[in-house]
Amino acid sequence: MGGPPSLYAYDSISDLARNLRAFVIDAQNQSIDRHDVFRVAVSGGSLPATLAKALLQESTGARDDTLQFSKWEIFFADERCVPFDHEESNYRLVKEELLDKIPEQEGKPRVFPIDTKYLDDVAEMADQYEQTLVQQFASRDSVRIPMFDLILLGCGPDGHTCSLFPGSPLLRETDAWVLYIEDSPKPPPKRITLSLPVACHGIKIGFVVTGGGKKEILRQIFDTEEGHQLPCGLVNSLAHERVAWFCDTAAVEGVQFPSRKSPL
Ligand SMILES: O=C1O[C@H](COP(=O)(O)O)[C@@H](O)[C@H](O)[C@H]1O
Repeated sequence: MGGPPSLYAYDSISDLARNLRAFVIDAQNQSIDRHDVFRVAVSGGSLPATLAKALLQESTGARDDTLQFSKWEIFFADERCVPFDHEESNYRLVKEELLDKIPEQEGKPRVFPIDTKYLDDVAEMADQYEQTLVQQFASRDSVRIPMFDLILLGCGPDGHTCSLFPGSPLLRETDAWVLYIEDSPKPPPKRITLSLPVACHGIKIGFVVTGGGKKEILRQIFDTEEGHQLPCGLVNSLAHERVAWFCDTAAVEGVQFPSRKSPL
């Protein structure tokens, strides 16, 4: 039995971004101290824009406010099976919102996109990305399952995270690290996603959720038994206190589960 996840709620997106920045830099510094690299899995959707607000702020110069992007390895929690320049591409979002805007002096991360050149063969796309993870994690650490230093997730209005949707048989996968779906309820239909065990296997896991459109699903996830079975609820149940939710007050309106303003 682990402890409960943390739910943080802020009055403004800029407050949220400041606290998210502190959370990410703390995870970065601990990882670099531990193994000289910071392996992060990022999601698409609304997350890249908020993450960019957090990471592209001017640094105070203190160690606990300094990004070392040259030590970062960025992986993708999921991808929509579209070309990289398509408006639905999660890679495009992360690139345009964040990667292209990182100042030269902060260094360049190594980026491992989910290769969309096999657009007609999603099984091959999933296999290729699993091989990428095997090369980057298993060959170095002989691991059974990759352990990210930080996994940054979003929460859809139906409670999905990555491309793991409510009631999907993919939620029962315990073996493969990377899965594909060809009939996603949210377009585009073809997607690649980390499996639930991999999406829960982060030293830290941060959800970023904003806007009143998410308040009903957050209430279900935190306050109801059925919500605990939704993909986001399952991450809470499997990863316990390693999970922190960064929300604005609009998204947690009506949620009974206690929210705080820490860690800052
Ligand atoms: O389709 C997706 O949706 C989720 C949630 O997106 P949001 O826009 O509601 O934040 C996202 O986390 C995932 O990466 C994406 O492929």
